Amino acid sequence: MGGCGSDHGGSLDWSSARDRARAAGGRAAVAVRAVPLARAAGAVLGADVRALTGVPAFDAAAMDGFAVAGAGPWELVGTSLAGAPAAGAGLAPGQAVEIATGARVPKGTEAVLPYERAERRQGRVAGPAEAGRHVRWTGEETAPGETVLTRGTVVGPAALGLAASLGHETLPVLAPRVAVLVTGAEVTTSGLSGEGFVRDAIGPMLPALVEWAGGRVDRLDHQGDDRAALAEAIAAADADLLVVCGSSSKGPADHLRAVLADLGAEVLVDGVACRPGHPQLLARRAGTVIAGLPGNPGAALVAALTLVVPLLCAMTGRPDPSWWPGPVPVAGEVAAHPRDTRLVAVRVQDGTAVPVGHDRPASLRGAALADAYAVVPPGWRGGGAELLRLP
Ligand SMILES: Nc1nc2c(c(=O)[nH]1)N[C@H]1C(S)=C(S)[C@@H](COP(=O)(O)OP(=O)(O)OC[C@H]3O[C@@H](n4cnc5c(N)ncnc54)[C@H](O)[C@@H]3O)O[C@H]1N2
Ligand code: MOO
Repeated sequence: MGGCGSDHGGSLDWSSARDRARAAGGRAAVAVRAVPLARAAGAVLGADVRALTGVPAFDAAAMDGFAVAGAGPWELVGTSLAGAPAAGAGLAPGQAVEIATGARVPKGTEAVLPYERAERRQGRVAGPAEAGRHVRWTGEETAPGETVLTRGTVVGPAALGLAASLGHETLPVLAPRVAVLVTGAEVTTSGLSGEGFVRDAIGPMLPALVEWAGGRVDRLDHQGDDRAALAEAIAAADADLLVVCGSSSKGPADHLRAVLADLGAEVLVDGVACRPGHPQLLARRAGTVIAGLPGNPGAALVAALTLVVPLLCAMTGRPDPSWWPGPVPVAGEVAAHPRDTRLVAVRVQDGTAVPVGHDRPASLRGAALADAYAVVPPGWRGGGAELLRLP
């Protein structure tokens, strides 16, 4: 996608920046941690998962009908319901109990005869029971201790249900620990923007984006534009990734680059030749990767998709969820930039990417309407473009 791998004007081209983010992710040492099932969706398994119990865990009826022993017709000696204690001491040959699906079958049961095939008359039941049928026998699906999910699997809804049915309360996942620091003296966290104050639009957006890429935002803080406070927060970061929002540019209150230099951070990406989002950066310090996102919310989203999503995916080896099979034809008048890769918010209709507009750097309106960004490299002459899927 786009770019020639060369720097210009201090910025790295868009594709090379993403390659560096992936390389940084691949070098990170993310620890495996146990998280409750409710927090594990979308994370990558950091270890194999074994069955803590067999499935089924007890011999149970697979059909509503009669549990029978020996040859019929059978004498009815009781009823067995799911969730109730087993009926009686067990079945002797020639005996049966009426039984519900999921109820424990009594000891001695050889088959379940479904209602549809049974004839009941005067305390007795008859019908063509087949030995072993319509009973879920203990451990026949999964044996205790069997490996059912392997390391590297992305945990989906079925895996969560499976883990619960096998007795797990937590799952061992590789979910990078992400801290978010939203900076800006003008940024507020409630109420209306106005009179020089602006409501934080990045803090509410990032946790869902991070989860989509397999990470977890463990803390989200806000602070003003104080250089010492920024340095303190970065120095104290205890995370696989710290995302600093704002302070990425050259203004009198933009201290991020200076602070990273003071702290001896290794800068991996210092600006990206893309629009929006060019002031973004990536650095590393003491086991924490630091991503700097521009304060303009639309630019922050583009920057997060450019660097943070590939970085997080590479940290756990999972596929990038923003990948879109392409290229896709782009409708309308989209002009390429001479040097920068443009990210244009589009909806995909009948296989064509249609720009939605409203995608200025300070706005999230276009992105909220869009399915994807069209990646328009410098010098693009129309036709097809790669797409970057939006969550
Ligand atoms: N001389 C130059 N000035 C600027 C350049 C440049 O290249 N040379 N780049 C512009 C671009 S592009 C961007 S993007 C911004 C990036 O600025 P910062 O990352 O330093 O961010 P701030 O200056 O703090 O804020 C920019 C803008 O966004 C608003 N903002 C900040 N945080 C939030 C938030 N959490 N939610 C909503 N809005 C936020 C802030 O009020 C500003 O309006 O620099 C340009 N300048
Ligand atoms: O590139 Mo800024 O990051 O466009 O608004």
